[in-house]
Amino acid sequence: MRIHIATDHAGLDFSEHLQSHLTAAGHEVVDHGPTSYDALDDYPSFCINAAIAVSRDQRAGIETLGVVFGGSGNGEQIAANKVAGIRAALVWNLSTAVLARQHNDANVISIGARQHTVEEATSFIDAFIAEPFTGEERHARRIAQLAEFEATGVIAGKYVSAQNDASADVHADVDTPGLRA
Ligand SMILES: O=C[C@H](O)[C@H](O)[C@H](O)COP(=O)(O)O
Repeated sequence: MRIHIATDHAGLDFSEHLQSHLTAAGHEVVDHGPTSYDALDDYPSFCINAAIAVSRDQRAGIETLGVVFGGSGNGEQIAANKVAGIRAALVWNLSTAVLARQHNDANVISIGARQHTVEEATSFIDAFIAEPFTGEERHARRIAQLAEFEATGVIAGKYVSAQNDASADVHADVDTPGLRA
């Protein structure tokens, strides 16, 4: 599998370990940076580039996943989720790693490198990569709703506040119905 990875200064040591680990396991690793330590670097562009590559590869039918990590994993998850088609999950134990794939078909895992030992974080990523999406209808339905909202700003048959309509004034009355048939 092709694995796109990205981090910031907080995860650079773990990145070197992870790249060796995943390559030894037979994966094709694509590193989106950073390439050297800079305590003042910024995670958004690295993680967004990894997420764009995952989204592009998936659209091309290439088997791929993304791994982003920093001090907490929070900002890295937020950055990855800005990219269309990306479902990035913040994982903090084996259960959330497995559920991110089973229920959410997450295509990016985010990890807080400062929150875990190297062995723990590596085991979460291995579990995430190994786990398939169940494909169960209820999970597929919910994922489709997220994709629909991402593409259109609405979810057919569901109430979505007009505040979330990209064409609406952000100060619109929250009671304004956003339901569309
Ligand atoms: O959510 C963001 C990540 O955890 C960053 O890795 C973290 O904020 C970096 O913190 P600092 O700049 O204090 O090393």
